[in-house]
Formats: sequence, C-alpha cells, structure tokens
Amino acid sequence: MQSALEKARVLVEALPYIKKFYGKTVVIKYGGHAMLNSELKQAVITDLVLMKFVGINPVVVHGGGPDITGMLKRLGIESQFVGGLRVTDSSTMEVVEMVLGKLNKEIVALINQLGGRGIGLSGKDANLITATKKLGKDQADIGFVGEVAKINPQLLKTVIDEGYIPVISPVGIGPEGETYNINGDTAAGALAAALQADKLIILTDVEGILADPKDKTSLISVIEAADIPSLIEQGIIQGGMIPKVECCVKAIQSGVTTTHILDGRVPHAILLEVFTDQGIGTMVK
Ligand SMILES: Nc1ncnc2c1ncn2[C@@H]1O[C@H](COP(=O)(O)OP(=O)(O)O)[C@@H](O)[C@H]1O
Ligand SMILES: CC(=O)N[C@@H](CCC(=O)OP(=O)(O)O)C(=O)O
Repeated sequence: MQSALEKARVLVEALPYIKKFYGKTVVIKYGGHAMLNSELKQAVITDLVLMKFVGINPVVVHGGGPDITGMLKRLGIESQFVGGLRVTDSSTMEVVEMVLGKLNKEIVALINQLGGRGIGLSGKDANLITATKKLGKDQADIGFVGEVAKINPQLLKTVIDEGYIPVISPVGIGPEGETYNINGDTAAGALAAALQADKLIILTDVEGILADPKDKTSLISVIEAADIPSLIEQGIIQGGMIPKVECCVKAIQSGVTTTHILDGRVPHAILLEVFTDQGIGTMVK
C-alpha cells in the first residue's frame, strides 16, 4: 500500500505545475472513443473539476462520432466518411445535432454532480463558432460539413471568469442561419487558438502518435510541428489521426504553447499529463 509520505510526495510533485498553469486556459477535446464507459467518463470529469478548483481553466470540446453512427444506424441511415469527415445531408445533420446535444448535457450534468459548475454550449450560442461549407477530398460535396470561419470567444471568457467549465459541441452556424457539422478536433483547435490557450489536449483511443501504427510500443513522445507533414506523406499518420495532428500544428502556429495527443482509455490521463513529471502520450510542439 502507498505510504502517507508517498502520497504527500505525489501532491508536492504537482505544485510546480499548478503554479505554471494557474490562471491559464487548457482546451480538452473529449473524443467519442474516449467516452467508453462510465468509470472512464467519471475519471475524465474528475480531472476537469480538480483542474478548475486549483485555478486552471479547462474548456471542453466534445465529439460523439460513435454515438452519432449508432443513432443513424437505428434510424436505418448508413454513415459514410470522406477523408475522416462524415458526409452530412440535412437529415443526418438533424441527428448529429440531437446526439451531440444529448451528450453535451450528459457531460455538463456529470461535472455538476462532481462539484464543478458546467455549462453546455453549442457553436450556435452567442455565435461562438461561425462556419462555412467545407468541401471534401478532391472537392467532393460532403453536405453540411463546416469549416470554422470565426470564433467569437467573448461569451466563453465571461463564463470562464464566472467559474464555469464550458462544454462545447462542435456545431457551427452559417451565414444564412444554416447548421454545420464540424469535426470535433478541428473545433477544439480553433477554440484553443482563439482563446490563446496554454495547452490543447486531444483525448483519443490510442497511446498517442505511433511510429508504426501496428506497434503499440512505438510511441513518439515529442514531435516538432515541422516534422508532421513528412509523417503524413509517408503514410505513418493516417485516417482519424490526420485531423488531430493538423489541428495541433495549426494551434501551435496560432500561439498555443503545447498540444498533446493522449490515450483517453487511461484513467486520469489529463491529470498525469498536466500535473506530473512523466507526461504521457505525444506532445506536438
Ligand atoms: N501513426 C498513428 N499513430 C496512432 N494512431 C494512428 C496513426 N495513424 C492512424 N491512426 C489511427 O487514428 C485513430 C484515432 O483517430 P479517431 O478514430 O478519429 O479517434 P477519435 O474518435 O478519438 O477522434 C487511431 O485509433 C488509429 O487507428
Ligand atoms: C464532420 C464530422 O465528421 N463531424 C463529426 C462530429 C463529431 C466528432 O468529431 O466526434 P469524434 O471526436 O468522436 O470523432 C461526426 O459527425 O462524427
């Protein structure tokens, strides 16, 4: 069993990190695959609430891809992806918005249950995320998939200062009032840039960026943004990992200090990354 002294040592180890990040903003992309079960969800939300209580400002952007796919299936609609993005016709958009809205409130309720002050927003609230139509690979029409046009972070700053943990679903509003489905990673990167966050943390379902996607032990712990394009060209980074690394690179170029791709299946991955010497996953800087 852990001795009392060992427990104290762990707490003391957190002090320099609490000092370093006190008052800073950390954007966390909470992906659908990192919402596997209620124990894991509870661990993620506990980390967020703890962060807020020690003076760091977490902002959550959530996904929900697996739940959206599940609901579409129940309605007899097959999901189709082009370059990692869901082809979104108007009825798919309705389902996307409904499922993300439900997930959003589940996360908010869990934050509140664990003693934090959660507030759920979609990109439509206070024009937080305005969007334009995004074309797919080879200029394909992929429907109501949105590209972030502008982030209006004023409301977010207000609720953060009031002590809330904002939870944002990646739905954008277009110039004609149309609704857009935005990839959760892309939305998180754009929000981190607009808030000039200190960290962007993307939770996913792998250890981090792997040098060989079939070998779990080939984790790349640190990578420079400049080295990413060649890994994509070589086919080492593929599929759903591409939007993640691209948004890390964009966020870095826009002034976010560090970005991290972490294994959301590891309980308390966020705490381990933010408050301990070891750090986990891949840091893109
Ligand atoms: N080099 C790589 N390292 C790690 N994962 C990779 C790599 N290239 C592709 N991937 C894939 O990217 C996936 C993560 O993207 P995605 O499934 O979209 O996650 P999420 O649902 O968490 O947003 C991994 O499960 C893995 O299959
Ligand atoms: C355009 C697009 O693909 N949008 C995503 C939005 C949700 C998301 O990003 O969920 P994960 O983070 O769980 O993958 C979708 O419809 O699945």
